[in-house]
Amino acid sequence: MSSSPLVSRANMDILDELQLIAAQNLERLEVNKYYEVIRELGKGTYGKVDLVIHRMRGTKMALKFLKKKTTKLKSFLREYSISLYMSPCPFIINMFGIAFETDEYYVFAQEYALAGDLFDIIPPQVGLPEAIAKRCVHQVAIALDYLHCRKLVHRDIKPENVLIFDRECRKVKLSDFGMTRRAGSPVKRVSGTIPYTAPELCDVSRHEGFCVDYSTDVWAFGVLLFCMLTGNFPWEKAMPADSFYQEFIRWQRRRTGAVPSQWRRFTEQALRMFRRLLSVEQDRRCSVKEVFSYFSHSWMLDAETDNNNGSTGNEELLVERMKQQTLASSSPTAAERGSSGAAKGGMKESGHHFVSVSTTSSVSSTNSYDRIPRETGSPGGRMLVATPIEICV
Ligand SMILES: Nc1ncnc2c1ncn2[C@@H]1O[C@H](COP(=O)(O)OP(=O)(O)OP(=O)(O)O)[C@@H](O)[C@H]1O
Repeated sequence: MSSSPLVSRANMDILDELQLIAAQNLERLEVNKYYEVIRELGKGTYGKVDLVIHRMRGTKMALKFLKKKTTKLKSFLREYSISLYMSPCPFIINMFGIAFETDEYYVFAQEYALAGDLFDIIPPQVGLPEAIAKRCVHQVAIALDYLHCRKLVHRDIKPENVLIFDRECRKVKLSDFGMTRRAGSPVKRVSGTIPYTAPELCDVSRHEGFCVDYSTDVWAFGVLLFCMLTGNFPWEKAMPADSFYQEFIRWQRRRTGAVPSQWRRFTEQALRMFRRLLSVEQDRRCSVKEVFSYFSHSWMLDAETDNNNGSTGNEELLVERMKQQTLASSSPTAAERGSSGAAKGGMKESGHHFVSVSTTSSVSSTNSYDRIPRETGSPGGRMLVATPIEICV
């Protein structure tokens, strides 16, 4: 991919333009007048997502409500504009081009993902069948590559942000662009650490600045793959104090030939893929599109030899065709990623946005992958619970 400044200028202009237009057209509406609220789909410190029916059109939609108390208009406009800008990708949640405000909330409308999110279908301590996981991973990888090709970094890759339309993952879409920033943008670390957080971010102390980089998405994507295939987190935090992580980096850095116990279920090819995605050294981490070259191999040692188990060749072909149609010719190489990540040319942004780091994930003492009921919080143990955190950007 060309790293010409003209490309990033073009991206910058259209996103800025979208935000300005959205700001100019932001109407004040009464939700009940135009929408019938069916039920709540998700909730957090950010606000909530409701399933609604458009009264005039009869269309089902998901309305995302962001509390004005904790969300600046600028943050809302950025999330809305980026979501809109990314929505042509078939593996990114679609938008209706509707944004408005009420007394209490900023609101925008998305297509409704009728089977919820990926977290709901990962069986704890078991994981998804390889064929289903691969099908899902394939679509998420295309979405992430689409984003990276447009010089944006998602920064919140996790199963809760992968929306699904059926439980076999024939159609999945990446969502939640609340944390998304341009690669190279200076940001400050104020958030907590979750299992998906890359080690270089775990090292950054609170309020310390760093540059947004594609490689942190690649790391989170690697952790997501592990979670999907095993139903466990690989570690609680990618920090040396975490024994699961410690064991992993000793193997990763070839200090030991012994594959850590929870990684022994993977084939050699899958381990090679994880080594590339989860390279501890940020500049040695591969680009997300490198996973495409691993799909023809088996990933699980005990899996059926037939990789298409649970899917059909036609579906794989369809994904392939969509990939060809939607992707730019290439995504950044490791070197390009390194240089753009280091570039200080990104727009300096101000403002803040409240998010919950992990509203629903938990890690038990065996790293098992459980869901805490959204409303009730954590009963204890090594649980990750909703943490309202001010992210300075
Ligand atoms: N379009 C949609 N269709 C169906 N469910 C949705 C949709 N959008 C969101 N949800 C549900 O609501 C949850 C929260 O949505 P979203 O991730 O956009 O909010 P958020 O505040 O940014 O969350 P977080 O802080 O955890 O990243 C999702 O995990 C999903 O379960």
